[in-house]
Amino acid sequence: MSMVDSRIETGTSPVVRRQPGEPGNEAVLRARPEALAFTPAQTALIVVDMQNAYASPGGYLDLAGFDVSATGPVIANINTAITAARAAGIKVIFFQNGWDNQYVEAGGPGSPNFHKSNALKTMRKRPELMGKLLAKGDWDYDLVDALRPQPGDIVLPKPRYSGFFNTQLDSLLRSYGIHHLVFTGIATNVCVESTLRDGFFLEYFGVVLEDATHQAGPPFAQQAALFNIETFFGWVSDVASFCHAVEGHRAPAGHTA
Ligand SMILES: C/C(=C/NC(N)=O)C(=O)O
Repeated sequence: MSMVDSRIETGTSPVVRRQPGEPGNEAVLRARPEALAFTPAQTALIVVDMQNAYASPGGYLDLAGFDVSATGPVIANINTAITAARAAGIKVIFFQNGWDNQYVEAGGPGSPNFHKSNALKTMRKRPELMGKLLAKGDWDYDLVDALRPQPGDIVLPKPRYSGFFNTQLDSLLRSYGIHHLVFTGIATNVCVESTLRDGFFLEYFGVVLEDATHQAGPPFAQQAALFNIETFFGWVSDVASFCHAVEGHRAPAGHTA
C-alpha cells in the first residue's frame, strides 16, 4: 500500500510549487512530505539503468550476489509510468550505465570506481566474465526487453553512478526548459539517489516513484534511500499517484515529447 499522504485529496495538505501555478497547465502529485506541483512540458521521467545488469537473472547484480528476484513488478510499474508520461508530453530519458568492453572508461587504479565497483570486482574474481559485465555491446548492458525507447525519448550512456557526471543530462534538460525530474529505476540507493542528489545541487526538483524502483542490497537500503530523499533532497511518490496527476494532461498534437 502506498504511504503517500492522502490529505491532498481533501485539499488540507501543502503543495510545493516552483512558481505560482498556471491553471490547467499544472499537475499536482501526491507525495511525501508534501504534494508537488509540476508542469508536464517542464518535467522529465528519468529511467535509471533498467539494463539486464540490474534487473535480469544472470545479469551483473545477480552474479555479484544481489537479490533481483523482485524486479518484475518494478519493470511493469516503470512501463505504466512511461506510458502516462509520453501521453502527457513528459520527456522520457533512459540511462544506461557502463563502459567500453576494455573498461578504459571505468578508470584504472587511480579511480575509486576501480576499487568500489562491484561489477569490476566480480570480474576480477571471475576473469571469464571480463568484457561482459556492463560492457557496451553486450546483453548485460542492454535495456531489458520490456522497456523500449521510442522516437522522442532520449537514451544517455553514463560512466558513473550519477547521471549528471560526464553526461549531457544537464545541458539537455536546460535546453528543454525542464526543472522537475521524476525518477524510476535501479538501484534506488545507488544511481537513483546519486542522480537525484546531484540534481538537487543543480536546482532540479526530484521525486522518486517508490514502486518503480528497487534497491541494490537488503530492504533497509531502500528504506534509507527513500528516507534521505523524502527528508533532505526531494519527494517520494508512487506510480498510481503519478498517473493520476498527469491524467487529462495531453501532449500537444504532433508533439514527440
Ligand atoms: C551497485 C550498482 C548500482 N548501479 C545503479 N544503477 O544504481 C553498480 O552499478 O555497481
